[in-house]
Amino acid sequence: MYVKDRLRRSMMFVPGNNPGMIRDAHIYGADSIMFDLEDSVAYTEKDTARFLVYNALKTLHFGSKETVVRINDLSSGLGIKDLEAVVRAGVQVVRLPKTDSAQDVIDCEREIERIERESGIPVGTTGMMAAIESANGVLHAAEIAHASDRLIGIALGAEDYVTDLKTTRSDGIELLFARCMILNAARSAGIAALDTVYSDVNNEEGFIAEATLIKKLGFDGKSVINPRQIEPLHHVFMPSEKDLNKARAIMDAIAEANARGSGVASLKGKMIDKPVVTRAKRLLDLYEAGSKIDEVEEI
Ligand SMILES: CC(C)(COP(=O)(O)OP(=O)(O)OC[C@H]1O[C@@H](n2cnc3c(N)ncnc32)[C@H](O)[C@@H]1OP(=O)(O)O)[C@@H](O)C(=O)NCCC(=O)NCCSC(=O)C[C@@](O)(CC(=O)O)C(=O)O
Ligand SMILES: [Mg+2]
Repeated sequence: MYVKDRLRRSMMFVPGNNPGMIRDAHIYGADSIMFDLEDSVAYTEKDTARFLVYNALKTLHFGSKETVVRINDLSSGLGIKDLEAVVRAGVQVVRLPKTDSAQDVIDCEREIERIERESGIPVGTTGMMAAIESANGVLHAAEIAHASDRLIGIALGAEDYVTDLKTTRSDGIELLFARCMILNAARSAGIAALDTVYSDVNNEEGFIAEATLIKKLGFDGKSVINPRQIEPLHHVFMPSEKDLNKARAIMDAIAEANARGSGVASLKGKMIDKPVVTRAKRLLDLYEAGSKIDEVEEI
């Protein structure tokens, strides 16, 4: 069963036709493991990958990790076979690639529901996420985000997106519009906003700069393609001691004000009202959730 709202700082792509990577994927500490049946798998390897991922889901134990499978799109002729395998194997979340419209999500959900019924799995067990990877998809981001109750989030697929825009990836300016559209669409639907991969795994500085930018924009997390990207990403998402202390002081100040019958407090001359408290609480909640998971990883 999927969880709608959980920590998804890092979602690691794992090529579905690589048994070694599949076997070890859960040990690196990513919040979600995203087995790939789509673009990291050559056409001749598609059946092998589906078979391996099916067996991995059935037989391996992933602990607290979320399991996600990126299927091939339904129009490819492979997507339905992928769904048949991974829904029956009990994947938590299906990632639909190259989502251009709400109809793509609705079509995928219909197939998931059929498979759940046919295999005796309670309807609604399988979650979905939609990756937006084209100009058309970005323009339909809000409809996509609202297309199904099963959606846990929407994500950007930047490599395909910049190709569609007839540009290349540079300092991130080329992705700003798509990121803002996706973020706003996700928030309007109350679901997660998830950023794309950073392809140069040896450029840690560039990766951290991108992770810092997407966190500032408001994203919940990011796809990664290599275990070396997980720790720096979690570090970016970890609030500083200063931010934590400030959030705690805000919570104390508002509790004191509430006790006096006031909804507004003052902290070092700054007004503390509802939105400030909501942000402070979110920061503390995310810190707690992240610390719990990372602590378990370290044991
Ligand atoms: C990048 C590289 C070749 C580097 O190789 P390297 O050899 O330099 O790796 P090393 O660091 O030396 O590996 C050290 C140890 O980690 C193990 N290890 C490495 N990676 C692992 C991993 N992912 N999972 C588990 N294990 C892993 C490895 O097996 C080794 O284990 P061991 O031998 O035991 O020591 C490799 O990582 C890799 O193949 N990554 C996955 C690529 C992938 O999935 N692409 C598709 C998704 S993107 C896309 O489709 C675009 C998109 O759609 C995206 C969107 O939608 O956002 C869009 O449009 O933008
Ligand atoms: Mg792609």
